[in-house]
Order: sequence, then C-alpha cells, then structure tokens
Amino acid sequence: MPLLTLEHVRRVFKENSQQVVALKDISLSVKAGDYVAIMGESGAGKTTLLNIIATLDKASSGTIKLEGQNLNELTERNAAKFRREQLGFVFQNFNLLNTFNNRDNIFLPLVLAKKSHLEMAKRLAPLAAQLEITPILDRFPYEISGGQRQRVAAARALITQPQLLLADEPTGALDSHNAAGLLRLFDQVNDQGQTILMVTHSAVTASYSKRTLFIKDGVIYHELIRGDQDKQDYLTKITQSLTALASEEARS
Ligand SMILES: Nc1ncnc2c1ncn2[C@@H]1O[C@H](COP(=O)(O)OP(=O)(O)OP(=O)(O)O)[C@@H](O)[C@H]1O
Repeated sequence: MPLLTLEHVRRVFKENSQQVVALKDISLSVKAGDYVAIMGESGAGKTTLLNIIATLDKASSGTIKLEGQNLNELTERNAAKFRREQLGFVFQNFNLLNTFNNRDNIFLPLVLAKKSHLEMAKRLAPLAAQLEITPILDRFPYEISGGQRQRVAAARALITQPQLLLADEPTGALDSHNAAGLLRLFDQVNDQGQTILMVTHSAVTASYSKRTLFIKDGVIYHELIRGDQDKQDYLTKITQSLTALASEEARS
C-alpha cells in the first residue's frame, strides 16, 4: 500500500464572489522511501497542494490518505496531533523561535509529544552529529548562519522520525554551498528510508529527488523519473521540461 495517496483532489478558493481553482484534479501516490519534487510556475498550485497534504488546508473535494487514514476527515485537534506525530516540515524561512536556543527549538515537537528529556537527548545526539550542529546547540538561531539555521530546522523536522518530510522551498534562502549541504542531508535520510515531498522552483534542487512532478493550472502535467540516470542527465531533463512548460505557457 502506498504511504500517501491523493485521488481527484480539488481546491477552489472564493475571492470577492469569484472562484479561483487552485487545484483542478490531482491524483498521485507516494510510496514509503520515495523522494518527490514538485515543480511548476508561480500560481500553479504547489503550495496549496503541500498545505492540503500537511492538513493546514482542506480540499474542496477528493480524498487524501496517509497510511489509509483520510486526512480531509480529521478534526482540527486530531489534525494538530497528526502533524506533530507524523509530519516533519522544512520551510524556506526556517521558522525557528528566537526566544529558544537551537537545542530547545529542536526539542519543541518532542516536548509537545511529552517525551522524556532522556529520550530527547538520545534522539538528538546522532542527528546533531550527522547535521554537524553539535557545537552550536546552545546558541540561539540569531547567532548562527543561514545554512546552520536550515540544518537546525531540518533536525527539528527529523527528530520526531516523521512518516513524511514536507519541504517548501527548503533551499530558497541558502547559497549554493549551503543548499548542496542540505540536499546531501536529504539524500542521506532518504537512503535511510525517510520519505520526502518537496516543493521547489530550483531545477538543481529537484535533481536530487527520485522523481519530479510538474504542476500546471492545478493538474499534474508531466512526470520525470530519475531511475538509473546520473544527477546531471536528470537535471538536464528537468530543465528541458521547465523550458517546454514555460513556452507552452507563453503560447496559451
Ligand atoms: N487563500 C487563497 N485565497 C484565494 N486564492 C488563493 C489562496 N491561496 C492560493 N490562491 C490562488 O491559488 C492559485 C495557486 O496558488 P499557490 O500558492 O498554490 O501557487 P504556487 O504554485 O505555490 O505559487 P508560488 O510558486 O508563487 O508560491 C493561485 O492562483 C493563487 O492566487
């Protein structure tokens, strides 16, 4: 059974008596261990899709299931619990709290899940070593670099051992060196079995994934699978698809 399935998902926003169809008809399935990138032009519906999978928004119709559980039917309280226990989030702007040091930022989801301090420390040690953030755990988010902040945010997302890691432009605020570092980390955790779904505008970032879905006007328009290709060939195909998509956009 796939980890995540979406069937005929539609999301319509009402704005000043007008309707905006953000997602027209999206069906997709993600199996455990997959690493999926979602690309598309601005306004294509990527963030709406991610928000619906994250239970931060509800579909107007269609079904979204994670391990067979229908996410559209969760009450707000259960949705909050679901997000805390099953999902990890990495955003472009890190979303770290400046009033907490880095260690406490990372511990936050485990504190909410009422884990013991011993358990939290046990989980953090190997993760911090892998992310190379052990020496900066006692500092505050405003005392570290952007790349380090994103690694702290990644640690906070991964420490709950989520079923699904959701990332929205995770490299958007990083220079190429730090972006490559974060993407190598995503590669490592994916190799260890972590399922990742990531929205990105960057073809280079998408080229780290196992498959790339292209969204246009609220539907999945095209899909590329990396398979045995090396990263450079996959990147070339992603770039070509984006160019084709943009030229069709210009013609329509
Ligand atoms: N809360 C809302 N109310 C009304 N319309 C919305 C709302 N959220 C999104 N939309 C519209 O839905 C469409 C899809 O938006 P969405 O943010 O999902 O696109 P996107 O692909 O993530 O774009 P970007 O790459 O610019 O972030 C757009 O036309 C947008 O204006």
